[in-house]
Amino acid sequence: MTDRLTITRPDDWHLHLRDGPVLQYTVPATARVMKRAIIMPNLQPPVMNAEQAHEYRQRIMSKVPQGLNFDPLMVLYLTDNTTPEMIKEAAEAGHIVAVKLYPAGATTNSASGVTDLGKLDELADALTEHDIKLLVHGEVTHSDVDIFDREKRFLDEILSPLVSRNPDLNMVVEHITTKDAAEFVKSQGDNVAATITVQHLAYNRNHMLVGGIKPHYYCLPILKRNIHQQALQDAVVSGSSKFFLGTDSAPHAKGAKESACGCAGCYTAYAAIELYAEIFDDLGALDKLEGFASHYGPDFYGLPRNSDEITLIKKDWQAPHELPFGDDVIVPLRAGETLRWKIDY
Ligand SMILES: NC(=O)N[C@@H](CC(=O)O)C(=O)O
Ligand SMILES: [Zn+2]
Ligand SMILES: [Zn+2]
Repeated sequence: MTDRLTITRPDDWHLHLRDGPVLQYTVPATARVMKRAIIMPNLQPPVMNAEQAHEYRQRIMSKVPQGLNFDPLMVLYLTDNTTPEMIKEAAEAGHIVAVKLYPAGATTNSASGVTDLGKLDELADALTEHDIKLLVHGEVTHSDVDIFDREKRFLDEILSPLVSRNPDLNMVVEHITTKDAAEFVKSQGDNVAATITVQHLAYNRNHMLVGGIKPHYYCLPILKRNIHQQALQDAVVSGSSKFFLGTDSAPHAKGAKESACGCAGCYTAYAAIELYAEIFDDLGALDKLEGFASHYGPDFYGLPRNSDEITLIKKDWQAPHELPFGDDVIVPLRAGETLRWKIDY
């Protein structure tokens, strides 16, 4: 039985830190373990150009605890007004590695998202030329499409045609939740990859809805039925380099989650690598954790793998019931439960 595991220091390829006073909580939570993180731009207003990304990065850097060597990788939020010139400026500014496509209205703070997805084709050459990745929140948003079908409909109607028209575009299908998405990503070339969250590996919609509705399991894309959870588990157990760690840790204050109209997002950054280690252990695939958490992400982004290591030990500890969040608190995923892996500092 393995009860100690040393791996290359991991990175988080999909993270929401938010902005303002809460950065003092969200930044250290990730920086304690992750060397790099892809910082999602869905602020209000969103991070839309190189200057805004630079300023946001400075605010993040000012909250990195002393002695930690955290490197936030920035992302521009695509809008109907994004131009090839803005992509070029972003690449030249440094620290900006990707642009994020949110179909308008798909998720938290996505109202400024792209309404005409055909516009993407005008940006594709600039993205490839400047080696800026396209990150995709893969859900259609038409009100007549069932929430459980939105990812598959996006793959069929938007993403497949987009990839056919731009076969060399480097893209990450973020936080995939379905067998269909896993198969789509597998069937594409090396230029198409995906991130997978803790919650989509650990849970299916029964966990969220049976025996009482559990708002802290509610995120977008929404948890699907168990065959989809199983397909995501199979994808990571396969050791395919197309699938890598992106927590989508997305903090919302307790009251905004435990509400008649609760926000989407699970908070996992406080124990991200520990939560993944537990799942990989349960799947009998601890030997696949390092590739998923620490190798395939930098390989896809064309960045060096981290040069130092972390050690995880198998040791029970209790997840906090709540964590500070400015004037408010956050309820993390697995609040109050026993977690089975811990970083050995
Ligand atoms: N995943 C979520 O449920 N929420 C994210 C947005 C997102 O990643 O779609 C958030 O910013 O709260
Ligand atoms: Zn998203
Ligand atoms: Zn997200």
